[in-house]
Amino acid sequence: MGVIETNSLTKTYDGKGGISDVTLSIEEGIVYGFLGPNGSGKSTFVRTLLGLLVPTSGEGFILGEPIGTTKSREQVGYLPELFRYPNWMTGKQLLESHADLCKIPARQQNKRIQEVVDLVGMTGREKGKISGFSKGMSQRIGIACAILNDPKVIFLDEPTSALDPIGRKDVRDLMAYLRDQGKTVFLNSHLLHEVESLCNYVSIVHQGEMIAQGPWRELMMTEARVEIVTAGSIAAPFPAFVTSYQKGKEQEGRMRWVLELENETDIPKILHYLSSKQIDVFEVKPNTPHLEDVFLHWVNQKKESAYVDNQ
Ligand SMILES: Nc1ncnc2c1ncn2[C@@H]1O[C@H](COP(=O)(O)OP(=O)(O)OP(=O)(O)O)[C@@H](O)[C@H]1O
Repeated sequence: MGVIETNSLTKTYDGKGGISDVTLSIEEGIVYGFLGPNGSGKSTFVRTLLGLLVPTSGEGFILGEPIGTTKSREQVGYLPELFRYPNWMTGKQLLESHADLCKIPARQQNKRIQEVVDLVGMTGREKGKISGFSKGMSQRIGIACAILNDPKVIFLDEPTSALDPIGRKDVRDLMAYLRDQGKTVFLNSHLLHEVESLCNYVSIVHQGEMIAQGPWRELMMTEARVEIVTAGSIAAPFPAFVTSYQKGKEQEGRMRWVLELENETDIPKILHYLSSKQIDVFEVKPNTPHLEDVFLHWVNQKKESAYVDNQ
C-alpha cells in the first residue's frame, strides 16, 4: 500500500467546486507534485486528506490509516496555503506552542526547535516577533512548524508562493533534503518549473478533475520543442520527423532555429542529422512547454478519451 492512497475521493461544496473522483497511490520517499491552476481543487484535496474537510464520497488512507482519524494525522506535517500566525508571538514562541501541541517533551523542545530553525535558514531570527517578519520569513517559520514533529508525510500547499528566487531555491533544497531522509512530500503547486525540478511523479488537476497522472517526463512530453544554433543556414530540409520549424535571424554567421518534434527522443537524431551534413552546432536548448499548453493538451486528451469511451 502507498503512503497516501485514495479511491475516488471527492469533496464538493454543496455539489459545486472542490475536487472529484481522485484515485492515486503515492510511494514512500518521493516529492509528489499536485499540479493545477488556481481554483482547480488542490487545497480542497489536501484539506480532505488531512481530515479538515469531510469527504463527500470515496475513501483515502495515510500510512494505511483512514483519513480523518487521529492515527492518520499523527505522522503528518502541514503548511497551509493561507496561514496566519499571532503577530505578538516570536518565531520561537510559535514553535514552542506547536511543540506542545505535538507533545514533544519539554526537555527535547529546545534542541528540536534549533534543528528546524537551522534547516529552514532562520538561525538567530526566530527570536524576532512575527509582526516584524517578511512574507518569506513567515513562510520559512511555517515550514519549520510543519516539520517540527519529524513527520513521515509532509503536505506543503504552495510553499514558495511568498518567496523570492533565492528563497524558492532554499525551499526546493529543503524538500529534496526531506525526500532524501525518506520522507514523503506532497507538494501543491501551480508552478511548472517548481514541480519539474523535484518531482518524478505528478498529478495534473484542472477544474476539480484529475486529468492526468504519472511520471513527470511522460506527462510533459506533449510536444518537444528545441532551439538550435547552427553555423550558417541549412541548405537541405530537415528530416520528416521535424513537424515544423522556424528560422530565426542570422547573426554573425550563426542561425537560430526553433524546431517542433513529436518526441524529445528525436533531439539526438537531429544532432546526428546535422553532423552528417557537416553543419556545426553551437547551442541546443530543449524548450519546456508552457503550463497552459500542458493543461490544454491533457484536457483535450481527456475529452477525446471520453468521446471514444462513449462510442
Ligand atoms: N469553502 C468553500 N466553499 C465553497 N466553494 C469552495 C470553498 N473552498 C473552495 N471552493 C471552490 O472549490 C474550487 C477549488 O478550490 P481550491 O481552493 O481547492 O483550489 P486550489 O487549486 O487550491 O486553488 P488556489 O491555488 O487558488 O487555492 C474553487 O472553485 C473554489 O471556489
